[in-house]
Amino acid sequence: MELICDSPAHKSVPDKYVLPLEKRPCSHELLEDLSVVLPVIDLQGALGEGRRQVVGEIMEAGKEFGFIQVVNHGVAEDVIQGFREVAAEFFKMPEEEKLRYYSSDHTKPCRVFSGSLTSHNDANDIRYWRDCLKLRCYPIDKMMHQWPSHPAMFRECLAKYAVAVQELARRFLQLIAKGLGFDNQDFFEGDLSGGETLMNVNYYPPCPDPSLTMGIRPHCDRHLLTILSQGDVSGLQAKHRGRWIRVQPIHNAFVINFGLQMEIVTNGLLPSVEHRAVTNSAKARMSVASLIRPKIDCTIGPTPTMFNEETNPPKYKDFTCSEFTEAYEAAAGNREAVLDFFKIHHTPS
Ligand SMILES: O=C(O)CCC(=O)C(=O)O
Ligand SMILES: [Fe+2]
Repeated sequence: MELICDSPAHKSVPDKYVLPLEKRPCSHELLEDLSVVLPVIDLQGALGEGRRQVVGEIMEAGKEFGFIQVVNHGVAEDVIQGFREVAAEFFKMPEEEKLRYYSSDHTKPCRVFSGSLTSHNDANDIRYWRDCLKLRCYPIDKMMHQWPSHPAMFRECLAKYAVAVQELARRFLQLIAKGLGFDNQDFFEGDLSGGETLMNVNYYPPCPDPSLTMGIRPHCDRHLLTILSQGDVSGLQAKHRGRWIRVQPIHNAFVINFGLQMEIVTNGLLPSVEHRAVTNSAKARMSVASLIRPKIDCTIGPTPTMFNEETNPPKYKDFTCSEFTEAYEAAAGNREAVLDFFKIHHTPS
């Protein structure tokens, strides 16, 4: 049993990671030029008189791309780099230290898994070039004792990072609430964003031939909001008008994207957009995704101010967060199939 990062350097891609032609990175058009660039928004202005303008920029970019990069976001550089360093050290530890956390049980609060260890034993045995440490990371007092105790600074650095990212999420959701015209700027606080925050620490070792593999399959995040530190190595691509665009790495920036539940809450206004991560032959890449989630027993559905029975009827019915999880699993994460579970089919009158 070994993770991809622990296997001897590969000279070629082992057969089990070679994707069927239609699933390879080049199978859909990648926009090579920079004619479409994901907007980079400076959050500094949101603290003062520029707030209205920043809100406008976020809404415009959010509706168009479902993805935004933010800089001057208030999370200190040493907090980001501190956690990134200790997380990278985690993947460099001896194999047995990491494999202590290996589990295929999704309910575990802290687990390691890998494309190398997934096995479906059937013709669809598709493997991705990724090792992952998945954690429940917020609220920290409840979660901290379950995090890896090594490297020695892991818990301390993660605690600082998790608190700072949660605060960024809170501030960002206030801007979204304003952009949606809600009276209550804390609209998302409590039920809608108060579930346990999950974190994917994705580690993509160098891959000898990135054209044959994928680090993470095309997917939409399912929760409310994702706050991603993608680091300095490129790899993230987002779907835009049927084509893939590269999300350019910006040092210390965060990429923020909407989950399917945000799309539903806003009755389709803020879309959850498909994205994927390709591999890289020269460098290992590590991304850290914090997934802001509703409380498990919370009811989700289009917010009444987001629809109008006559001109813009609700697209989805209400459901609980746990019903959503069941539907997501039944639909194997397929965007349209998940949304279909909750779609209201209006008949023309
Ligand atoms: O590695 C990346 O940039 C993307 C990670 C991602 O999409 C996820 O963890 O959900
Ligand atoms: Fe994702």
